[in-house]
Amino acid sequence: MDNNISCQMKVETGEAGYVLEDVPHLSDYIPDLPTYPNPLRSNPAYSVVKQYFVDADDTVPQKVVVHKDGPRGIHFRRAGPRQRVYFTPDEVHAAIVTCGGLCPGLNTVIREIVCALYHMYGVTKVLGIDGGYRGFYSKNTISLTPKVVNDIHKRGGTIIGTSRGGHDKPKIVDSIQDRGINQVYIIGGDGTQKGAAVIYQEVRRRGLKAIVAGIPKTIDNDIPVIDKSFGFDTAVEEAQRAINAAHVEAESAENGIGVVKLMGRYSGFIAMYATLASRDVDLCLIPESPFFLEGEGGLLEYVERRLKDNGHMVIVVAEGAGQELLAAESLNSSTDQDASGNKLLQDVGLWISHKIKAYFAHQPSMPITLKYIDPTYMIRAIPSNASDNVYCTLLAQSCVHGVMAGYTGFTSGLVNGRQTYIPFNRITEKQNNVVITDRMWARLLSSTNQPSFLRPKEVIEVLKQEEPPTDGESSKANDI
Ligand SMILES: Nc1ncnc2c1ncn2[C@@H]1O[C@H](COP(=O)(O)OP(=O)(O)OP(=O)(O)O)[C@@H](O)[C@H]1O
Ligand SMILES: O=P(O)(O)OC[C@H]1O[C@](O)(CO)[C@@H](O)[C@@H]1O
Ligand SMILES: [Mg+2]
Repeated sequence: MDNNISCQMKVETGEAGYVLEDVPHLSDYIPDLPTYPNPLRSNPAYSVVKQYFVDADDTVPQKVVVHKDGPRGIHFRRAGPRQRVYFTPDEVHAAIVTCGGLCPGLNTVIREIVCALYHMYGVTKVLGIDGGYRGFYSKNTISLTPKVVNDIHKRGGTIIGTSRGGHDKPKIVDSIQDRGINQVYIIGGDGTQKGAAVIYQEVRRRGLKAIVAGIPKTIDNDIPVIDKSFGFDTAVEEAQRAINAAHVEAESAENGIGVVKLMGRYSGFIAMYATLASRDVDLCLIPESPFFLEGEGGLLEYVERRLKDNGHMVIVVAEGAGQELLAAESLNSSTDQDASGNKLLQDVGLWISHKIKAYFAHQPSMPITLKYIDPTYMIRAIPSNASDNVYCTLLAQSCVHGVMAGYTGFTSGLVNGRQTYIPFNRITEKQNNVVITDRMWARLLSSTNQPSFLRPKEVIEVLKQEEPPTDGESSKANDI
């Protein structure tokens, strides 16, 4: 294992193919740290809970469906409070930062980190870093108390602001060191977690007693290993309103077509789940599944057939779908990037709408009415729903317990319904995508009745690329 990875993950093996991909701990690089009894012991709410503390040997399997004789496989450390903690309440100086795009539930996570620190561990110094990573060195901080955060879970967005770009490792770690921050809670997506891993490594290199912990946030659900990301259900639910509107508009017109564009840069989970939930959608397009427009078996032919059969249709398209087709047509095939280096996408919803209109313009006997609805930001700028609120609470509390127990360099995440601590490199090494050879996509195809648009040669290629995973790597959202 290279040095970089070995300080990010500790691998332990056991009988029958058991593997623990463990997270680092402060004691790995600072010897003889004092420990203290967990103050939750005397917390009236928890003192009667049997086995409240997590056993040091408890781990959670990454894969729950196993063959009778298969190896036990990869496990992660179970999250939760430990008997002993590595900080006294007075000693803690915590900071919370949110980075990347918005996602429902960000404020709930902030609220619950603050409240867990205050009410469970007696910590009173919690800072909000204003406006993402660059806020560490270029902006003011916000003091966060239970009073300040009391109502914030009812609001969308993040009260401490967010941004893309601005990840300047030396400046960020200098700021952590200069301010005496010793617990850093970093909430964000794949880019943010990569940034957190880099900060953790620098903190460790400098030998600081400062924890760096991540909480995964991604509306696209593109972070691997975890069951799903917070805010995803809320976004899928909100997307229903746009799909309903598209359906009502389409149904009410002669040859009505409703096109809805949803988020999903490289991963089409929102589009897939919103389509499955709605049942009104006739065609769902995602980045992972290529399609073509013209000719036999193409998208335009399917639209025509669907209109002839049903009189109307609804199309849901993820923003990253068909980008290669748009790029092939565009003169300035976009190499534009946002401040974090993410490629800026062209508007596939608008493009498809134009293409469909142009196709039917040549068929006067078949006039169409097409409405294009782009609810992109509306599905992520709202507060989280009830179940996401509970999920955010558990994530935040689990993260605080791990941090107080001295674990560092980890992301707090739900694996098979259990809270765990996952090493950064497992979260950042790859992206979670819809696997179009898994059952979930097949369910979608059979629900919409759309063609797969894959030509026989492409089917062979896809099957070759997507050999069934043998190591529990398949996305939970695909593999149900
Ligand atoms: N490889 C990297 N190393 C260090 N920092 C990074 C890296 N990638 C991204 N970052 C930083 O992480 C922050 C967030 O990244 P990004 O804008 O890609 O959003 P994200 O966390 O992936 O969230 P989302 O994609 O869900 O909106 C930015 O401040 C960016 O500079
Ligand atoms: O316009 P912004 O804020 O960069 O965010 C847009 C992007 O953020 C995401 O929601 C998450 O990466 C993508 O789906 C989308 O492309
Ligand atoms: Mg991202």
